Amino acid sequence: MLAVVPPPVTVRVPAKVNLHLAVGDPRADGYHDLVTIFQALSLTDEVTVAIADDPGVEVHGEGADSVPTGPSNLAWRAVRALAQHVGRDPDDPKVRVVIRKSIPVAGGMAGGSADAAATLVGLASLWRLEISRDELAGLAGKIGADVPFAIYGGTALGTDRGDRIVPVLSRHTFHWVLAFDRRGLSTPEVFDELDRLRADGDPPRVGEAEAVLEGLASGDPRQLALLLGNDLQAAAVSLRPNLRRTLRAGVNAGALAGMVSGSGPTCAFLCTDGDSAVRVAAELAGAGVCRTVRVAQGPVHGARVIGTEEAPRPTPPEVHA
Ligand SMILES: C[C@@](CO)(OP(=O)(O)O)[C@H](O)COP(=O)(O)OP(=O)(O)OC[C@H]1O[C@@H](n2ccc(N)nc2=O)[C@H](O)[C@@H]1O
Ligand SMILES: Nc1ncnc2c1ncn2[C@@H]1O[C@H](COP(=O)(O)OP(=O)(O)O)[C@@H](O)[C@H]1O
Repeated sequence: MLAVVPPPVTVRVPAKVNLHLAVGDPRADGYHDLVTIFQALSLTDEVTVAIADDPGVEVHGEGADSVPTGPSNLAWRAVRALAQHVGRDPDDPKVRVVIRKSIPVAGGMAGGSADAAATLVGLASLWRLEISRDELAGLAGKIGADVPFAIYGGTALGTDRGDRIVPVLSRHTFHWVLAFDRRGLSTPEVFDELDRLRADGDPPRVGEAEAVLEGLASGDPRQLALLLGNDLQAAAVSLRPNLRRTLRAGVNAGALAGMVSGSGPTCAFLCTDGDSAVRVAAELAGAGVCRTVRVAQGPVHGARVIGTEEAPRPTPPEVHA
């Protein structure tokens, strides 16, 4: 009898921005305690998982040249982790992963984490596993601190290493412009730089997350804009001083506020509405302060199966600087 091979599964997964990122002192395990509010944005990667005799990872699209395709690829780490979890052979999982990237690599938007989350969700479908999102998120946290959020998406409060997720109800849509820098920044280097800045002085710290949650609930981007904050911004700007110019250019172009996304170097600008975001994006692209500009909105849902065959993909709007 012929065995039926299940068709490939494609998952779409969002980038994130941290609306609020409070960083505590370094811990003994090398991590920092965080209090963060994530929002998933309509800038997405797509990951297809398929049963294959030639296992491995292929990466296409935005920044593909700088993404490892060996065992350190976060998507491949997800394959191994889930295989182990469900009693399959992690050294011979017979799976091929194809990643189509739109999220900038090492951009502070959790693109690699998103690919790992998408791989977990895709494999759960491909292998027909009875596994809950919460169980997948538990596994996700072992791959990286940002991976669990990409499973849930939406807007969420993250604590501990950022991997303990509590969804936040957010009925309003916010409009963003994203400025990609020419090169990525290493997350551990940015955390180290913050520790160094704090040892030398007292860079300002963000306020309480509660105020940001209230701003979100109001649905008023003007109110939310006043409350955005990121403790890692000073460290990212210290390592990449040109980000000061980018942040200024976005606000001069009409954004309500600009901030570094997570560990950077992507800058995220909150705008009044969709039309304003398109205008800000065009002006920012013309200012020549960054490599690429995109518009996005949030919140959007987390990693989700969009097809069990090759699915057509909409191209997100892009403005080249
Ligand atoms: C800063 C944030 C904010 O959401 O994201 P990015 O902006 O990089 O996307 C995250 O905390 C990044 O999460 P993620 O990129 O998954 O981190 P991991 O791979 O788990 O850790 C990479 C390294 O970052 C540092 N790290 C990460 C998370 C954390 N709470 N404290 C840390 O000090 C540690 O040096 C760790 O070894
Ligand atoms: N699937 C992947 N996509 C992007 N980067 C990956 C992936 N797998 C491993 N990496 C590595 O992880 C690093 C951080 O990637 P990424 O998640 O894009 O950035 P950030 O942590 O700033 O959000 C990259 O420098 C890259 O070497």
